[in-house]
Amino acid sequence: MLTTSSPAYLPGFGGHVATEAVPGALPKGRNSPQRPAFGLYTEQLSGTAFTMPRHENRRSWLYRLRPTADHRPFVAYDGAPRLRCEKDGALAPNRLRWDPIPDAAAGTDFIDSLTTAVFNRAPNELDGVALHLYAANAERADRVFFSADGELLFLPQQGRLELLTELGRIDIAPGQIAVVPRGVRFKVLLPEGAARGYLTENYGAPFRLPDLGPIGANGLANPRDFETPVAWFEDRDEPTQVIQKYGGKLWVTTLDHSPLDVVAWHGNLAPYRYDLSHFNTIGTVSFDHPDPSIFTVLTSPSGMIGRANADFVIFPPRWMVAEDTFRPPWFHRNVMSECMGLLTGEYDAKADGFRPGGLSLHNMMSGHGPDVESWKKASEAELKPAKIDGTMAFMVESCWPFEVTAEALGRAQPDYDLAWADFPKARLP
Ligand SMILES: O=C(O)Cc1cc(O)ccc1O
Ligand SMILES: [Fe+2]
Repeated sequence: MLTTSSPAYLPGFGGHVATEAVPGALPKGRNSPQRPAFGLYTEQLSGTAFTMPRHENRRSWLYRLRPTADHRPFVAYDGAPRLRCEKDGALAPNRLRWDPIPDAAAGTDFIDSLTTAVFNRAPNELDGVALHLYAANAERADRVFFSADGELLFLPQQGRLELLTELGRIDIAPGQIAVVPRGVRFKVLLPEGAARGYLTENYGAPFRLPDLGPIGANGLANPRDFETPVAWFEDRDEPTQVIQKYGGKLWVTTLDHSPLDVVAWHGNLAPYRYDLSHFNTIGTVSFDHPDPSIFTVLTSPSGMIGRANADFVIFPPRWMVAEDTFRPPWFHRNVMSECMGLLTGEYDAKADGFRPGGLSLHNMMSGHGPDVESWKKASEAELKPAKIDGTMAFMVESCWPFEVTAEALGRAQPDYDLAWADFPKARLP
């Protein structure tokens, strides 16, 4: 399936947008006129409670060919066999690492390829986060997907994605991310025929930019580098499956038309994309390895200030100049739980075994840090300025320890603990 032109975007994070794909479709001066233009149907899509403080309030007004409300009951969907959000057993305190998921059988679309690795809390608690992987090789023009459980953060690792969403089209390649709000319907196209990557599902407060404190008014991910698509719609009266994730399970209903029929919209709840190469990476210019919170792209706060439901953190190319310092991540035990993926290249704390497309988990209070080889290399290195290049790792750090699906537990590398075996004992004088 092909779309004809490249998508257009508006710059800025969380701004109020007004956009129409057909001139005259947006009402002027009010949200809900008695008779919207062209007989369009008005719908408010709320991403936060009506009464949230203004700076956290997110909602958009949609003007569409048919109301979303017109559908028959959803029934259980029996595809996507590896998508799970239920506890499979006890939460073991072990560190875990995974190779990339295997290729899917031919004809597997994005939805059916979704493979849950880790998750915490539960969608119905409106808190927590899950990490899924995808490895898709087929497009389904007759299907749309949405998650009522959470906001979706796409991290392509191989192959471009074109997301045809209710609010516009988003193109992303490896190195770019996209966020689709809870409830927003979309189709996934694979312009290169196949794609792999990570999908983070945030059940909690919508992602926002972190506060910058003493860093000042600029830095890290700058708001102007985020892009929101302009209105786009398809007028397609063909049977279309709507598959939703709701309460951790998948449900399906069939419409006689595509629900990607929003002709115009305005508001501040919308999908967006961001190119990670725009991240203004900040680090020490004196000594010591700073906490990785300086690499936070987006954060979903929990109810406790400073303790995130989910921080989305990246480890981009950067110069290392610290003097008299062990430059890679230190050994540490963290009250927060860390799930990491690798988009490309190598990660400076792991010489071996952490592959692009792989995943690792260091839950609350697990001792971790550089493996033996990385430790040895960094301890002996001559401390000239050095560029860490050609790499992009990421971390989803959460205050809630992660559960692991039975499927993922069965696929974990059997010997990850050996990454930290055989450190020489310190010798006292
Ligand atoms: O464990 C990891 O590799 C992630 C990480 C990186 C870093 O630079 C400091 C702390 C941390 O948890
Ligand atoms: Fe860590």
